[in-house]
Amino acid sequence: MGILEKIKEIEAEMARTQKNKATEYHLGQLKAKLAKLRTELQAPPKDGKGGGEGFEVQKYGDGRVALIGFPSVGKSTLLTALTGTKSEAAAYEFTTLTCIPGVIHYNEAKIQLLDLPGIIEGAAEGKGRGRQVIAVCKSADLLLMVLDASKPHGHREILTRELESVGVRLNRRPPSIYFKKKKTGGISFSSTVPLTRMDDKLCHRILQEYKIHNAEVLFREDADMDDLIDVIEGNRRYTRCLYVYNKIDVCSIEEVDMIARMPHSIPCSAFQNLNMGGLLERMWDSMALVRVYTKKVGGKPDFADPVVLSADRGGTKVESLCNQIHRTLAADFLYALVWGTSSKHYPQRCGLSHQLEDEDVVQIVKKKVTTGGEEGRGRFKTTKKEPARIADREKKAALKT
Ligand SMILES: Nc1nc2c(ncn2[C@@H]2O[C@H](COP(=O)(O)OP(=O)(O)OP(=O)(O)O)[C@@H](O)[C@H]2O)c(=O)[nH]1
Ligand SMILES: [K+]
Ligand SMILES: [Mg+2]
Repeated sequence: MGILEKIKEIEAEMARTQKNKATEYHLGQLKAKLAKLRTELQAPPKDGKGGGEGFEVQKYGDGRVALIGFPSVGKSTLLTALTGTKSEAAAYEFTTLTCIPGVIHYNEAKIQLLDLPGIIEGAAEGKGRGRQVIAVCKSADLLLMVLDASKPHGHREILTRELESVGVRLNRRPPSIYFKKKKTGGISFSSTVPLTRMDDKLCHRILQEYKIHNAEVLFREDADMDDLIDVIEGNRRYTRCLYVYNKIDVCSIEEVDMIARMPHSIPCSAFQNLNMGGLLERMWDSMALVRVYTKKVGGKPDFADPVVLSADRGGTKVESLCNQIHRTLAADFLYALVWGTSSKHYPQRCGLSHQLEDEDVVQIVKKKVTTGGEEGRGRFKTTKKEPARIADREKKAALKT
């Protein structure tokens, strides 16, 4: 029996099984079996080919956003509207056959936007170009799920299920469960909060399915068996997603109003250029990028060319900033002077672990290098402390923009 048949069989058994306290343990075991098979299904094909022909697009810019949706919802029209890069759009389905990259310039940052072929129900199992599309989605920092506002809203659930089945979790945080495999000692199961959907026996049953006999499991929230399986599998991708309801030009004002009130949802029309600004603003907020303006001693902050940090990619600490500028900068780091919302006073002298915030101005002071020669090159110089007078000027400059 192939993996797909096995999956179908387990799904059928789960559908037959009544959900109650008595069947809970069996259900847990079935869910674990299903999760294992799905992971197996996603393993790269053994023939050595990645199967991602034309889909490997080089990462570019400060973040990556992917357009996912059914055929002909307007993904390509949207790419063209937002980036100016032309992606073929037409009234027939599957116009787009590969991954087309474009770049959005917004708030001095560069965001890569990827247009993708339409996907259909069953994409996760390899229908159409589903697998390649999903692989690209997994590499994105933000998904824009494009939906046709004039069509039934059930499409959103179908696509969410497809993504769920390949381990993509939309707008969710990883479960707060500590899990560590051990060599001996059996299974230790505990929790810091009362649990309503998990108990010792269910946890054992699921771990048994994974042939894990020694482990420490600590629930820090009232999580359920799906959460535990996600933590054991360890390959889940937690991605932010915005639901972009396109083609509102053919909807009633009441429908548009309803969409605008739903969480993570934006009504727009790529074709009529309606609410493109609103969409960009929401994208920007969702990505939570942190722009840091660096400045040299006595110089003005470089407001035109921020270093863009992301909590999802590399973090937003002073250390992340150093790493992004140069790989050896953190090692030469003495302290940083920070002006902005993250600092208590202007400037605040900070260490590598200080969390930066959007639009902070930072000056990095390096350790004195005694060997000489390379000093004073690049973005920063080795110096004495900044006089308060200059600091004050910079504070004003930093707050103005
Ligand atoms: N009325 C209306 N039509 C739109 C809008 N956006 C796109 N369209 C039309 O919808 C059709 C499909 O647009 P595409 O951009 O090709 O859609 P797609 O999602 O890229 O389609 P595939 O690549 O085939 O999956 C085209 O005829 C577009 O002109 C919109 O906002 N309003
Ligand atoms: K199309
Ligand atoms: Mg297209």
